[in-house]
Amino acid sequence: MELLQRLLYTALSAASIIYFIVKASLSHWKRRGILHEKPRFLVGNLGGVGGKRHISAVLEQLYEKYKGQAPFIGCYAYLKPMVLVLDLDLVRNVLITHSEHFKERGVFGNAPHDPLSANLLQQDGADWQRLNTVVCPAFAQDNISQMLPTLEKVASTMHRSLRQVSEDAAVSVNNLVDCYNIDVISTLAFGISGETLLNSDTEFRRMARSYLKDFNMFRLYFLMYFPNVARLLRYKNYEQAATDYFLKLVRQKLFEQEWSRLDKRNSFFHMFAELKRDRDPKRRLSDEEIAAQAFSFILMGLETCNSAMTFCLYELALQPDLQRRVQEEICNVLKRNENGMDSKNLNDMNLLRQCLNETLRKHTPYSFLLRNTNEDYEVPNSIFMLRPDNHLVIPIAAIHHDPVLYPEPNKFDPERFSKENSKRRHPMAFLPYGAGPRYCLAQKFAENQMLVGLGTLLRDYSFSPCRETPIPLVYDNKRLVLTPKDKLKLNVQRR
Ligand code: HEM
Repeated sequence: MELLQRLLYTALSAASIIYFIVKASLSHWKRRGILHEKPRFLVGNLGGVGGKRHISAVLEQLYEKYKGQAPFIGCYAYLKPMVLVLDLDLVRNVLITHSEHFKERGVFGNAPHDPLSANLLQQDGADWQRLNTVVCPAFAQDNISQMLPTLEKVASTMHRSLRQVSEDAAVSVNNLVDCYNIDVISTLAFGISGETLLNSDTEFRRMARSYLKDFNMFRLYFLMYFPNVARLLRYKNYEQAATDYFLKLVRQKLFEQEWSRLDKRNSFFHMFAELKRDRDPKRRLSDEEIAAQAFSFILMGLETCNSAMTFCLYELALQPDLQRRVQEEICNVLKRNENGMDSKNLNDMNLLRQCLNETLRKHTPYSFLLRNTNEDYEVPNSIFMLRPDNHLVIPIAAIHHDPVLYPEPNKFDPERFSKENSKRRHPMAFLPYGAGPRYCLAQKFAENQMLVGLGTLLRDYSFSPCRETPIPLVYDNKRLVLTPKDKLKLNVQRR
């Protein structure tokens, strides 16, 4: 009986302590006198995320409720106080003008025990600075132009794979573009010829997809609150089998030293491999670092390009007249200049590019950007001060759906991205790739990859809705990158 009583007291005391810690954490913004959204016990303002709601919907609701009232508000990611930036001038200050105050992103990485996390996204401070200086030149326009013939080759394999589909058949578009993007990555980032378009169940694809994990509240809590414990416990973001596979692949390729016989600008892999031999030890990359840079194409470039290409084809399928105009433009450009998908031709495909931008606006793959403050920052024209280690969220998908910036935001209207209309908007009104020193360094490459893929498909095929096409679209709330909930099927017809 006494034992039971003691157990009861202990449980009650533990529950009270937890209750007061949670209450104290969730009163952070109230204590600082900052406008904030009232949090719910334990979940803060993220209730339902990963289940009933997508994170982008939650951020959009907060943005719409508070925009115009203050340059930023306080909110809570579970118990963690976060700063939600609402004002576009403040967005510009954080990302560009005063970016020296906001150098870090604070995404968990554990390079010593999880080598694939030694990528730019998961690095901060001096490690990021060094990697950025070394890796950035690989993404220069000149190098990307040299890779266009390879992109065109992979795209023509995708084109051929559709020929086997019977006339008027429904095709899972997300599966098709996933195979294309996987083959682009294996060829250009890992230096091996991709075969996923010929045999969809390749080991490379299986390993690449194994990093995708469903939204897990407890994992997020753990990494947000105890990053040092996670490091001490050797926590890994990526499955050991995938790490072993990619490391082995990269080491094997480096060993074969194929790259030394090829023009170094033929692929990203060859450019990264060159850095293994750099005379300057600060610039020299280890095998693990090379594997991590190649892996960042999977981490950052696979789901994003899949999302944008899939939703672009979906929107065009729903607007046959617009699709016809895009197809005519592609054919006219390719007829005028018979150099295939070279830089000039891609540049001339204005309407296709506008459709891609409108897709990135309407279905923004990453709905927010993250920054941490490294020192006190006085918010211009206000009495507010941001403190070191404040976590900032910039809700780009919400900005992309702001009806003041984009009237009728749910309408797919590529005219919004004509040169004249783009110039009229605030420069921070369109940020699918971020901005400032931590922006997506692969933006130009990703655009080319998607334009070549879409251009090759639309030149000869037309897409239209079928019985299984979801109208309206349903997103998968478990995924961080905006993705359709199920297979997105469309009818495909040869033109
Ligand atoms: C539709 C395609 C893509 C979209 C929408 C996209 C979007 C983004 C966004 C929003 C960020 C964060 C930017 C910021 O915080 O300001 C980012 C960073 C990054 N992206 Fe992309 N991305 C795409 C394709 C790619 C591809 C193909 C790669 C291939 C390497 C890539 C590599 C990276 C890397 C390494 C970073 C981290 C940069 C740093 O912190 O220095 N992305 N991307």
